[in-house]
Amino acid sequence: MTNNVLRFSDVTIAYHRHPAVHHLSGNFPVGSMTAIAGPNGAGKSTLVKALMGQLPLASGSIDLSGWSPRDFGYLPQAAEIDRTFPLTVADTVMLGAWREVGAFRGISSAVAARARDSLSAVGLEGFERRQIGSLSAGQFQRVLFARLLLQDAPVILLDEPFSAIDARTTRELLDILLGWHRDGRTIIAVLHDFDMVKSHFPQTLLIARELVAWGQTASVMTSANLLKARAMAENWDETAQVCERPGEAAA
Ligand SMILES: Nc1ncnc2c1ncn2[C@@H]1O[C@H](COP(=O)(O)OP(=O)(O)OP(=O)(O)O)[C@@H](O)[C@H]1O
Repeated sequence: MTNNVLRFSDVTIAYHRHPAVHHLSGNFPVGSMTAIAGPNGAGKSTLVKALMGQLPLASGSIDLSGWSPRDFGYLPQAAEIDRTFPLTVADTVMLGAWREVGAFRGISSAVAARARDSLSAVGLEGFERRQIGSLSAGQFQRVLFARLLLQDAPVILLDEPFSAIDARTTRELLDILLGWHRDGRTIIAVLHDFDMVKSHFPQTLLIARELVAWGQTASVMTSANLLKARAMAENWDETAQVCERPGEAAA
Protein backbone atom coordinates (compact mmCIF):
# COMPACT_ATOMS: atom_id res chain seq x y z
CA MET A 1 0.00 0.00 0.00
CA THR A 2 1.35 3.45 -0.90
CA ASN A 3 0.48 6.90 0.36
CA ASN A 4 -0.50 7.91 -3.13
CA VAL A 5 -3.70 9.71 -3.89
CA LEU A 6 -6.21 10.07 -6.69
CA ARG A 7 -5.70 13.75 -7.32
CA PHE A 8 -8.09 16.17 -9.06
CA SER A 9 -6.50 19.40 -10.29
CA ASP A 10 -8.93 22.10 -11.42
CA VAL A 11 -11.18 19.55 -13.14
CA THR A 12 -14.12 20.67 -15.25
CA ILE A 13 -16.36 18.07 -16.91
CA ALA A 14 -19.02 19.21 -19.34
CA TYR A 15 -21.88 17.87 -21.42
CA HIS A 16 -22.27 19.76 -24.71
CA ARG A 17 -19.97 22.44 -23.24
CA HIS A 18 -22.22 22.99 -20.17
CA PRO A 19 -20.20 22.21 -17.02
CA ALA A 20 -21.56 19.47 -14.75
CA VAL A 21 -18.48 19.61 -12.49
CA HIS A 22 -16.65 22.90 -12.32
CA HIS A 23 -13.04 23.60 -11.28
CA LEU A 24 -12.79 20.78 -8.75
CA SER A 25 -9.50 20.25 -6.93
CA GLY A 26 -8.71 17.83 -4.13
CA ASN A 27 -7.73 14.26 -3.54
CA PHE A 28 -8.84 10.83 -2.40
CA PRO A 29 -5.99 9.40 -0.28
CA VAL A 30 -5.27 5.76 -0.95
CA GLY A 31 -6.99 3.58 1.65
CA SER A 32 -9.58 6.26 2.46
CA MET A 33 -13.32 5.74 2.47
CA THR A 34 -15.08 8.76 1.02
CA ALA A 35 -18.73 9.55 0.44
CA ILE A 36 -19.62 11.85 -2.44
CA ALA A 37 -22.68 13.81 -1.34
CA GLY A 38 -24.67 16.70 -2.77
CA PRO A 39 -28.06 17.68 -4.14
CA ASN A 40 -29.64 16.12 -7.25
CA GLY A 41 -27.77 17.12 -10.38
CA ALA A 42 -24.70 18.20 -8.37
CA GLY A 43 -22.30 16.29 -10.63
CA LYS A 44 -21.69 13.25 -8.39
CA SER A 45 -22.20 10.55 -11.05
CA THR A 46 -20.36 12.66 -13.59
CA LEU A 47 -17.35 12.78 -11.27
CA VAL A 48 -17.31 9.00 -10.81
CA LYS A 49 -17.66 8.40 -14.55
CA ALA A 50 -14.73 10.73 -15.19
CA LEU A 51 -12.64 8.75 -12.66
CA MET A 52 -13.58 5.62 -14.62
CA GLY A 53 -12.34 7.29 -17.81
CA GLN A 54 -15.85 7.23 -19.29
CA LEU A 55 -16.05 11.01 -19.76
CA PRO A 56 -13.40 13.37 -21.13
CA LEU A 57 -12.28 16.37 -19.07
CA ALA A 58 -13.09 19.80 -20.49
CA SER A 59 -10.09 21.08 -18.53
CA GLY A 60 -7.83 20.18 -15.62
CA SER A 61 -6.39 16.75 -14.88
CA ILE A 62 -6.90 13.64 -12.77
CA ASP A 63 -3.75 11.90 -11.54
CA LEU A 64 -4.45 8.22 -10.84
CA SER A 65 -1.00 7.64 -9.29
CA GLY A 66 -0.04 5.04 -11.85
CA TRP A 67 -3.31 3.16 -11.77
CA SER A 68 -5.70 2.93 -14.69
CA PRO A 69 -9.51 2.77 -14.54
CA ARG A 70 -9.09 -0.91 -15.49
CA ASP A 71 -7.72 -1.42 -11.98
CA PHE A 72 -10.92 -0.05 -10.43
CA GLY A 73 -14.02 -1.93 -9.37
CA TYR A 74 -17.11 0.03 -10.46
CA LEU A 75 -20.74 -0.27 -9.52
CA PRO A 76 -22.82 2.06 -11.71
CA GLN A 77 -26.27 3.32 -10.76
CA ALA A 78 -28.83 0.52 -11.00
CA ALA A 79 -30.77 2.45 -13.66
CA GLU A 80 -27.76 2.27 -16.00
CA ILE A 81 -27.54 -1.53 -16.01
CA ASP A 82 -29.45 -3.53 -18.60
CA ARG A 83 -30.92 -6.57 -16.87
CA THR A 84 -32.84 -7.79 -19.91
CA PHE A 85 -29.66 -9.36 -21.31
CA PRO A 86 -29.89 -13.17 -20.90
CA LEU A 87 -27.06 -13.65 -18.40
CA THR A 88 -27.06 -16.00 -15.44
CA VAL A 89 -25.94 -14.98 -11.97
CA ALA A 90 -22.77 -17.09 -12.42
CA ASP A 91 -21.94 -15.38 -15.76
CA THR A 92 -22.41 -11.97 -14.18
CA VAL A 93 -20.19 -12.69 -11.18
CA MET A 94 -17.54 -14.26 -13.42
CA LEU A 95 -17.25 -10.96 -15.32
CA GLY A 96 -15.37 -9.77 -12.22
CA ALA A 97 -12.51 -12.07 -13.27
CA TRP A 98 -12.30 -10.94 -16.89
CA ARG A 99 -8.79 -9.52 -16.46
CA GLU A 100 -7.47 -12.88 -15.27
CA VAL A 101 -9.53 -14.94 -17.69
CA GLY A 102 -9.35 -12.86 -20.90
CA ALA A 103 -11.95 -12.70 -23.62
CA PHE A 104 -11.70 -16.18 -25.11
CA ARG A 105 -10.08 -18.38 -22.49
CA GLY A 106 -11.95 -20.75 -20.24
CA ILE A 107 -12.70 -20.22 -16.57
CA SER A 108 -10.24 -22.12 -14.37
CA SER A 109 -11.60 -24.19 -11.51
CA ALA A 110 -9.83 -21.81 -9.09
CA VAL A 111 -11.70 -18.80 -10.50
CA ALA A 112 -14.98 -20.74 -10.47
CA ALA A 113 -14.39 -21.63 -6.81
CA ARG A 114 -13.68 -17.99 -5.93
CA ALA A 115 -16.86 -16.97 -7.77
CA ARG A 116 -18.85 -19.47 -5.68
CA ASP A 117 -17.22 -18.12 -2.50
CA SER A 118 -18.14 -14.57 -3.53
CA LEU A 119 -21.77 -15.57 -4.09
CA SER A 120 -21.86 -17.29 -0.76
CA ALA A 121 -20.35 -14.18 0.93
CA VAL A 122 -23.32 -12.13 -0.30
CA GLY A 123 -25.84 -14.79 0.78
CA LEU A 124 -26.70 -16.08 -2.70
CA GLU A 125 -25.49 -19.67 -2.61
CA GLY A 126 -27.52 -21.76 -5.05
CA PHE A 127 -28.46 -18.79 -7.27
CA GLU A 128 -25.77 -19.57 -9.91
CA ARG A 129 -28.14 -20.57 -12.71
CA ARG A 130 -30.80 -17.92 -12.16
CA GLN A 131 -31.25 -15.33 -14.91
CA ILE A 132 -30.34 -11.86 -13.63
CA GLY A 133 -33.64 -10.52 -14.98
CA SER A 134 -35.53 -12.72 -12.51
CA LEU A 135 -33.83 -11.31 -9.39
CA SER A 136 -35.19 -8.69 -7.01
CA ALA A 137 -33.37 -5.35 -6.87
CA GLY A 138 -31.68 -6.34 -3.61
CA GLN A 139 -30.62 -9.78 -4.91
CA PHE A 140 -29.20 -8.21 -8.07
CA GLN A 141 -27.23 -5.70 -6.00
CA ARG A 142 -25.82 -8.64 -4.01
CA VAL A 143 -24.73 -10.24 -7.32
CA LEU A 144 -22.92 -7.03 -8.30
CA PHE A 145 -21.16 -6.97 -4.91
CA ALA A 146 -20.15 -10.61 -5.48
CA ARG A 147 -18.67 -9.54 -8.81
CA LEU A 148 -16.68 -6.79 -7.03
CA LEU A 149 -15.49 -9.33 -4.43
CA LEU A 150 -14.22 -11.57 -7.22
CA GLN A 151 -12.56 -8.65 -8.98
CA ASP A 152 -10.55 -7.88 -5.83
CA ALA A 153 -9.75 -4.31 -6.96
CA PRO A 154 -7.67 -1.87 -4.88
CA VAL A 155 -10.05 1.02 -5.64
CA ILE A 156 -13.82 0.61 -5.60
CA LEU A 157 -16.25 3.21 -6.94
CA LEU A 158 -19.95 2.85 -6.19
CA ASP A 159 -22.75 5.06 -7.47
CA GLU A 160 -25.72 4.99 -5.08
CA PRO A 161 -25.14 1.35 -4.07
CA PHE A 162 -28.03 1.26 -1.59
CA SER A 163 -30.84 3.00 -3.45
CA ALA A 164 -34.05 0.93 -3.59
CA ILE A 165 -32.49 -1.73 -1.34
CA ASP A 166 -34.15 -2.97 1.86
CA ALA A 167 -32.63 -2.33 5.29
CA ARG A 168 -31.25 -5.84 5.80
CA THR A 169 -29.55 -6.01 2.39
CA THR A 170 -28.18 -2.50 2.91
CA ARG A 171 -26.70 -3.50 6.27
CA GLU A 172 -25.11 -6.67 4.86
CA LEU A 173 -23.67 -4.93 1.80
CA LEU A 174 -22.43 -2.04 3.95
CA ASP A 175 -20.58 -4.61 6.07
CA ILE A 176 -18.81 -5.85 2.93
CA LEU A 177 -17.87 -2.28 2.10
CA LEU A 178 -16.51 -1.68 5.60
CA GLY A 179 -14.50 -4.91 5.27
CA TRP A 180 -12.94 -3.65 2.02
CA HIS A 181 -11.98 -0.45 3.84
CA ARG A 182 -10.39 -2.43 6.68
CA ASP A 183 -8.40 -4.35 4.02
CA GLY A 184 -6.87 -1.01 2.97
CA ARG A 185 -8.82 -0.54 -0.25
CA THR A 186 -9.86 2.92 -1.40
CA ILE A 187 -13.64 3.28 -1.33
CA ILE A 188 -15.52 6.09 -3.05
CA ALA A 189 -19.33 5.99 -2.92
CA VAL A 190 -22.02 8.37 -4.10
CA LEU A 191 -24.61 8.41 -1.33
CA HIS A 192 -27.90 10.19 -0.62
CA ASP A 193 -28.36 8.88 2.91
CA PHE A 194 -26.65 11.53 5.05
CA ASP A 195 -27.10 9.48 8.23
CA MET A 196 -25.14 6.64 6.65
CA VAL A 197 -22.47 9.07 5.47
CA LYS A 198 -22.09 10.51 8.97
CA SER A 199 -22.08 7.10 10.68
CA HIS A 200 -19.80 5.11 8.40
CA PHE A 201 -17.76 7.28 6.03
CA PRO A 202 -14.71 8.99 7.59
CA GLN A 203 -14.29 11.34 4.59
CA THR A 204 -16.81 13.26 2.52
CA LEU A 205 -16.69 15.25 -0.68
CA LEU A 206 -19.67 17.64 -0.73
CA ILE A 207 -20.30 18.98 -4.20
CA ALA A 208 -22.82 21.24 -5.91
CA ARG A 209 -21.21 21.43 -9.38
CA GLU A 210 -18.39 23.25 -7.58
CA LEU A 211 -16.65 22.09 -4.45
CA VAL A 212 -18.47 22.89 -1.21
CA ALA A 213 -16.15 21.03 1.18
CA TRP A 214 -13.86 17.96 1.14
CA GLY A 215 -12.29 16.30 4.18
CA GLN A 216 -13.30 14.77 7.50
CA THR A 217 -17.03 14.02 7.41
CA ALA A 218 -17.75 15.79 10.71
CA SER A 219 -16.32 19.04 9.41
CA VAL A 220 -17.86 18.69 5.93
CA MET A 221 -21.45 17.64 6.70
CA THR A 222 -22.35 20.67 8.78
CA SER A 223 -25.75 22.40 8.51
CA ALA A 224 -24.03 25.47 7.08
CA ASN A 225 -22.31 23.46 4.32
CA LEU A 226 -25.50 21.56 3.46
CA LEU A 227 -27.42 24.84 3.18
CA LYS A 228 -24.62 26.26 1.05
CA ALA A 229 -24.72 23.20 -1.24
CA ARG A 230 -28.48 23.55 -1.67
CA ALA A 231 -28.23 27.24 -2.47
CA MET A 232 -25.39 26.65 -4.95
CA ALA A 233 -27.39 23.93 -6.73
CA GLU A 234 -30.54 26.07 -6.88
CA ASN A 235 -28.63 29.07 -8.22
CA TRP A 236 -26.60 27.13 -10.78
CA ASP A 237 -26.98 28.49 -14.30
CA GLU A 238 -27.73 25.45 -16.50
CA THR A 239 -26.96 27.49 -19.60
CA ALA A 240 -23.44 28.46 -18.45
CA GLN A 241 -20.69 27.50 -20.88
CA VAL A 242 -17.31 26.02 -19.97
CA CYS A 243 -14.59 28.63 -19.44
CA GLU A 244 -12.42 29.44 -22.41
CA ARG A 245 -9.32 29.57 -20.25
CA PRO A 246 -8.55 27.45 -17.16
CA GLY A 247 -9.40 29.31 -13.95
CA GLU A 248 -11.81 31.72 -15.66
CA ALA A 249 -15.36 31.70 -14.25
CA ALA A 250 -18.12 30.21 -16.44
CA ALA A 251 -19.92 32.83 -18.53
N1 LIG B 1 -25.45 12.37 -20.67
C1 LIG B 1 -25.73 13.63 -20.28
N2 LIG B 1 -25.97 14.58 -21.21
C2 LIG B 1 -26.24 15.87 -20.85
N3 LIG B 1 -26.30 16.29 -19.55
C3 LIG B 1 -26.06 15.38 -18.60
C4 LIG B 1 -25.76 14.00 -18.90
N4 LIG B 1 -25.58 13.33 -17.75
C5 LIG B 1 -25.75 14.24 -16.76
N5 LIG B 1 -26.04 15.46 -17.27
C6 LIG B 1 -26.27 16.69 -16.50
O1 LIG B 1 -25.13 16.95 -15.70
C7 LIG B 1 -25.55 17.45 -14.42
C8 LIG B 1 -24.96 16.56 -13.33
O2 LIG B 1 -25.55 15.27 -13.44
P1 LIG B 1 -25.10 14.06 -12.52
O3 LIG B 1 -25.89 12.86 -12.96
O4 LIG B 1 -23.64 13.95 -12.52
O5 LIG B 1 -25.60 14.56 -11.09
P2 LIG B 1 -25.78 13.74 -9.73
O6 LIG B 1 -25.21 14.60 -8.66
O7 LIG B 1 -25.23 12.37 -9.87
O8 LIG B 1 -27.38 13.71 -9.60
P3 LIG B 1 -28.40 12.69 -8.88
O9 LIG B 1 -28.17 12.82 -7.40
O10 LIG B 1 -29.73 13.26 -9.28
O11 LIG B 1 -28.14 11.32 -9.43
C9 LIG B 1 -27.07 17.47 -14.44
O12 LIG B 1 -27.50 18.78 -14.80
C10 LIG B 1 -27.43 16.50 -15.54
O13 LIG B 1 -28.66 16.84 -16.16
